Amino acid sequence: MAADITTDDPITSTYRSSHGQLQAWVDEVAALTKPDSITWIEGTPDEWTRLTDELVEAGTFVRLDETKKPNSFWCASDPTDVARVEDRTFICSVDESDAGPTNNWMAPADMKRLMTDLYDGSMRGRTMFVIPFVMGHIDSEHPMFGVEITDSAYVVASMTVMARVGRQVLDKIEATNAAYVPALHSVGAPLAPGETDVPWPCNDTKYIVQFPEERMIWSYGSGYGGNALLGKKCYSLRIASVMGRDEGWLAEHMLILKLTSPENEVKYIAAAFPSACGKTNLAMVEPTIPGWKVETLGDDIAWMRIGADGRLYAVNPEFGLFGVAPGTGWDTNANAMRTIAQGNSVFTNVALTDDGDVWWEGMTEDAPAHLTDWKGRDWTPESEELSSHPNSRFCTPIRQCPILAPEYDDPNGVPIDAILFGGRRKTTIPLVTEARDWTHGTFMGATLSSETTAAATGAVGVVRRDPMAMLPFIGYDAGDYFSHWISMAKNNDESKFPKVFYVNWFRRDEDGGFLWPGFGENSRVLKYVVERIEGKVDAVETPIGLVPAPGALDTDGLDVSDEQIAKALAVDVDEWKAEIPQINDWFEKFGDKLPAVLWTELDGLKARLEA
Ligand SMILES: Nc1nc2c(ncn2[C@@H]2O[C@H](COP(=O)(O)OP(=O)(O)OP(=O)(O)O)[C@@H](O)[C@H]2O)c(=O)[nH]1
Ligand SMILES: O=C([O-])CC(=O)C(=O)O
Ligand SMILES: [Mn+2]
Repeated sequence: MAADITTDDPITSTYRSSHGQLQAWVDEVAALTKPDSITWIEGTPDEWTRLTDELVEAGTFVRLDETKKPNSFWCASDPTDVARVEDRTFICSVDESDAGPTNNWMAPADMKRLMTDLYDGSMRGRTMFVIPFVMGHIDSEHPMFGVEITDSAYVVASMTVMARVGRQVLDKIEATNAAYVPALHSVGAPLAPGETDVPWPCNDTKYIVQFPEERMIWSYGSGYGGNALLGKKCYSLRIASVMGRDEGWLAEHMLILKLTSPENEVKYIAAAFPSACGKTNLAMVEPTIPGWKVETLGDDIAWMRIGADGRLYAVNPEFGLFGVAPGTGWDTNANAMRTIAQGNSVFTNVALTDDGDVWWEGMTEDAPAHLTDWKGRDWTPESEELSSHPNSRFCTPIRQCPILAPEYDDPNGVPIDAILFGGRRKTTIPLVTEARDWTHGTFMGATLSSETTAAATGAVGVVRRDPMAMLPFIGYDAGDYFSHWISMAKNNDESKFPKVFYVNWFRRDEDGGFLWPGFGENSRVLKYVVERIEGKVDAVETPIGLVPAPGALDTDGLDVSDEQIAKALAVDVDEWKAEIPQINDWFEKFGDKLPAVLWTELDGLKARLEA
């Protein structure tokens, strides 16, 4: 019983949980995976020190210089285990049709048989860690518990940063006999007696599996963030999206920010951009326009529920940032630099400087004269390869963000005034377009497209549909997911719902340069969004939606020609006509599951483009 153990004692294999079902699951997993020992994670600073010391000893971590990045670590993964593996990710619903046309599927019994074989003895020679965690606030009305079992100390350290973990959570699970999401992870690299370990154990065979009806996760073979930190994408998006469908709320791949105008009016904005398309950057943006202030609430995931007043309230279920390192610098995202400067962070697949700090492309204009690259080799500015993997990441506590909004910790969240959808498109998509209403906004989200990035394995730079930036994260049939979005407004008072906008920071000119300077200048678009909500500026109807009337977008002091801004904002009818057959093909994938109102939206768009 938890009460019998003082916080000074590490919880070890001798611990028996009073939560019978949890203890039975831990016993069952241990019997299958056959670890050398079991450690229950407490979430204390002492435990962090013990774990990270062990990771240094094992050669997985390199401790960074205390004066530069206190209590922080450099880590290099196996070069084959650097990103999410979408082709190895499965939604194992009972009925195949419930996984829909965008997910891989296998029958739950078949998948369990296959993975049970893989897990058999997979933790031999290792410690099995039991991590009690809660996504969102522990004091929220319905705390969202999980327990991750893993044989990776790297995963434990990272989960300790990314989620609220440990004894306090376990105590509450036990005291309330709470339901929790069981999340099983193994790197799939058992050690024979006397065999020496490698710094980054993993397996060529990988499975990232969600069982939506059972609210259960099984992951095997990878140690990388999105595949292995199971509270993040697997729970807070794939499993939570199914819970949201069943219970009438939304689990989304969205940042949450607070925007305060010079008149002290506060607005909350959520924004869905695909992986490595700018959420962390916008969440921490330093406005270039005088008097406007941004504060951060979340950079990756938003859970949105209808509040008592009928408005949509968002919480960030996470506790840390798992941000893309390359491109993060003092010029682009100074607040992220300030956050990591406080230390307590893990840096994976970036370069190590000779004086015990980290570096990556885009951190500073000039590269250091010598580095150790992410593959452990000597690197100089003359080297042919990048010093850091394009999907290298910093893992850092969100509480260290100097512009964290205090409401971040409010279990009830904040009322969202606007939702932005955005992607990486070289052409076609204007800087900002406003939806006429929620249904049109859902159409914008459902047809969102973006170039693929290094956040997932596979080709980079290929345009694909990425609905609501959730393509890899919808835990059920995406057609049903669109219906769920439509029904959110139908079942509630749409007049209280956020306005929806579609943005694109990544449109290019003929020479391939970005038309819009992005980063801090994106605050101009945020200001426009707020002024549209308040009816202070005008917009013009176009076939695709409302765009800023001349002068409505504040370009004061912006060092960009009017011609270039016009190109960034332009609605090119021919480009849009070329988009129509692609949207048509996309929608046809969903058959009867596509809500009819989305076909109506497409017909309307077609007709307006032809007019
Ligand atoms: N050109 C341009 N690049 C941007 C802008 N905002 C972000 N980026 C770049 O896009 C990359 C990814 O940005 P992030 O903010 O980390 O992406 P994210 O959406 O949080 O990604 P995930 O953590 O993978 O979900 C970085 O290399 C940024 O430098 C922008 O406004 N303009
Ligand atoms: O899940 C990850 O590893 C990182 C992430 O935010 C994404 O890919 O969208
Ligand atoms: Mn993400």
